[in-house]
Order: sequence, then structure tokens, then C-alpha cells
Amino acid sequence: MAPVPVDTAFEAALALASPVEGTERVALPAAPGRILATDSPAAGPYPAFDHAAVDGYALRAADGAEAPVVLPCTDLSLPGSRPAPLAPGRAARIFTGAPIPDGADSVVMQEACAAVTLPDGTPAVRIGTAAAAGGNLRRAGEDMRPGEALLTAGSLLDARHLAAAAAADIGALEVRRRVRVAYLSCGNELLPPGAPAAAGIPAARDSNRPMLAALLARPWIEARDLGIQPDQPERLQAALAEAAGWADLVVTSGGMSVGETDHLPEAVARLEGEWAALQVAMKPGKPLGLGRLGAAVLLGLPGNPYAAFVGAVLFGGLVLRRLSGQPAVRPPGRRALLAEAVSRRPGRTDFLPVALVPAQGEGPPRLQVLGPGGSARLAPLLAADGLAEVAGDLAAAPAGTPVRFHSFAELFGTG
Ligand SMILES: Nc1nc2c(c(=O)[nH]1)N[C@H]1C(S)=C(S)[C@@H](COP(=O)(O)OP(=O)(O)OC[C@H]3O[C@@H](n4cnc5c(N)ncnc54)[C@H](O)[C@@H]3O)O[C@H]1N2
Ligand code: MOO
Repeated sequence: MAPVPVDTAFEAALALASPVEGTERVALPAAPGRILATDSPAAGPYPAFDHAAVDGYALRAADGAEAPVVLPCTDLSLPGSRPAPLAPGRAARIFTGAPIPDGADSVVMQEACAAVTLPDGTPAVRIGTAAAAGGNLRRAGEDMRPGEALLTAGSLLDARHLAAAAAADIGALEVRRRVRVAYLSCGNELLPPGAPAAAGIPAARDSNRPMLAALLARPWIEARDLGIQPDQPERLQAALAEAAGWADLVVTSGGMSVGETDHLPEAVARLEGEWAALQVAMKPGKPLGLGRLGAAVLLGLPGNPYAAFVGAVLFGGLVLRRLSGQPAVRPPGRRALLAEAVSRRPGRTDFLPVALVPAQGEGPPRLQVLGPGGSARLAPLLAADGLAEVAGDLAAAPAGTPVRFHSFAELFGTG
């Protein structure tokens, strides 16, 4: 089969997924990290009422237009109380956040005022600077108005959304149900870290499940670990059937290649699922399985740990975003330049672990490629800031070659 370009593989992955149906209403404390299901307008005005922006004195601007002026001041407005209407020609002591008394339309900061006493003993204030209409006060609804568009469906709810929702008197939000993801590793040679190996049998530590568990540890995802499956079609079939009965997405790693021990395609076929074993023109991550089992999307990642990581963040991330109802587009990255030459042949798109070189002046960020390449290498990732995508059609990649830089924040969906 001819290798498919990376963009074709992204499109094929996207075409398999559609947003999960089902929503739930959650109170704000349970909403962070969930995906908003419906556009949510402001429920109340923010600010909720006209209030003072500073500690000082409320008055009619007209009464303080020409400073200095002394105004009787016997009224008080405290936060959390309702002040009496303010009579003309008078001032009211007011504190930050307290309601503006009816009649007042200006606040003068206390630093520009002095408390004085009139000859008859009445408390008064000497206003030292001219008052401006609307000065030092915040009007109800000047930031958000009830009914006005506020939160957009598909948003991953973070601190900004929560602050705005609460301020606009939204107590609960309609979010999409969690995306259910089941994942497993394939391979007789695999053992979990720390598990004792059988005497004399070389064992490889399963790093792909912990990697996937970490990527899936998001509030909008419900993940189920289906363990390590041996290279036996029946066992794989049983695990996949269990996964597909529950999950929206099933992710496997290993068993994707062409050897006799690679049983995944057969297990999917026996379950009457669809399965396309793509050869993607990328390095690493050439073998990629895309399919469907019942209602679940199937994503088959290569076993090699770096290849599995790249496939998981690129294709897994895209499918997950689509399933979750978030905007889902091919990871865009941003334009950056290779700081040094990379040896390559035209044909496959490279995904390389890179570190941002500290900026020197203007221009796109420059990237240092880390460690020797190889689809099984993990150590170079540890010092990386993201992945560089070197376009497949480039015959060579000298220093200064423009690439797409995918930050880990972008790839992990946290940026
Ligand atoms: N004759 C060919 N052989 C291979 C080809 C090919 O085109 N022709 N492609 C190579 C490429 S590229 C890749 S990538 C791998 C993909 O193989 P599989 O997906 O079938 O993966 P395995 O064979 O099961 O394992 C490969 C490698 O990775 C280790 N592994 C597997 N799972 C895990 C895990 N969960 N945690 C850590 N390490 C894992 C496994 O022990 C092997 O070392 O095929 C090439 N071969
Ligand atoms: O495509 Mo494989 O992932 O190079 O090792």
C-alpha cells in the first residue's frame, strides 16, 4: 500500500469521529476541565449593581464640579448594605464595592478629601478635586449583560470561564458527558514496570499504557485501562469486544506491523469491525490503524514508544477533541526555524523532539533538535518543549528550515 500523506491520515482520523451525545448539568465547582455543551449567555448583569471602585465619598458630580467644596456628610454606604438615597448638596461616605446611593453619580477618592465638621457640628467632607460624572464607579452590566453571549459551546472550561460564569450569576453549566476511552498494550514481551520477569525470558517494560494514562488524565475523559494483552487473537478479541461495548475510543499499541505476531487486524475483522492499516508517510509512526468497532473509534498505534507517543498526541489528540465536542483541526503548530541542520531524505514527514532556543531578537522561534532519532527513544523527549514537524517533501533540512513547532501545551491540550 502506498504511504498516505500525514494530512490525509489526519482527515481519515477526523472523519471517523463525531461528538459524543449526552450532556449533564454540573455545578460550577465540578465544571473545570469539562467541555461546554451549549452556548451559555450571562444570567445576571456583571457588575451586579452600580458600585464604588474606590474608598471615598459619593456625591452628585454637579455638587462637586468646582473643587474645593465642603458638603455635609452623614450618610454611609457599606458593601453588603442598601444605602439611603442621597439628598442634593450632600456627600456619603462610601467604600470600595459598596452600592452607589440613588441620586449620586460620582465618587471622589478619599485621598483627595478631608473629613471636617461644620460650625453647627454636622460632619462634612471637603472635596479637594473636581468630581466627574461617572467617576470612580462601576455601572451594573458594564462588563456583561443578562442574555448576552458569554460562553461558547465546545469550550474547555478553565479559570477564565469559571470566573466569568460565576460573575454573570450562572450557577451550573451544561457540559458534554465524558469521552470514554479504553486502552491496551499488545505484546508477549511486555511487563508493567516493577513486575518480576520470568527467569531467562527478556521482558520489555510497558511504557505505552502509563504514557496513555497520563495523556488521558483529563476531567473530560473517562479512561479504562485494559492492561497488557498477549499476542493471541482470542485474548485480543475478548479485550477489544469489552472495550468496544463501553468506549467511544479504543486505543491500542503494538501488534501493528507485518509480523506473524501482529494480530490486531485479525481480531478486529473477527469482531466485524472496520480496520484500515495505514502506512503514513511520517517518521516515526508509520503504521497507524484507524477503524471502528461497533460505535467506538479504533486507533492502533505502533508499539515503539516514541512512535506511540507521537501517534497518540497527534491522531489521538485530534480524535479526542472531535469526540469531546471541542473544535478539532489538524494540530496547527506555529512557524519556527530549525537551529541546525537535520539529515533527512524526502518522502516522510519527520516529527522530532525539540527544545526552544532562547530568543535572540525578532523573528520566529528557533528549535534545537534533541538526541539521536529513533522510534523507540524516549530520553530526548525529557528536555524537549515540543515536536518539530519537518515537511515530507523537503529534500534536505539545513539550519533555518521552516517547520511547524507543536508545543507540548498544544499537543497535550493544555495550551
Ligand atoms: N518487516 C517490517 N518490520 C517492521 C516494520 C515494517 O514495515 N516491516 N515497521 C517497523 C516500524 S516503523 C514500527 S513502528 C514497528 C511497529 O510494530 P508494532 O506496532 O507491531 O509493534 P511491536 O512489534 O509490538 O513492537 C515494536 C517495539 O516496541 C516495543 N513495544 C511494544 N509495545 C510496547 C509498550 N506498550 N511499551 C513499551 N514498548 C513497547 C516492542 O517491545 C518492540 O521493541 O514495526 C517495525 N517493524
Ligand atoms: O514508523 Mo516506526 O514508528 O518508525 O518506528
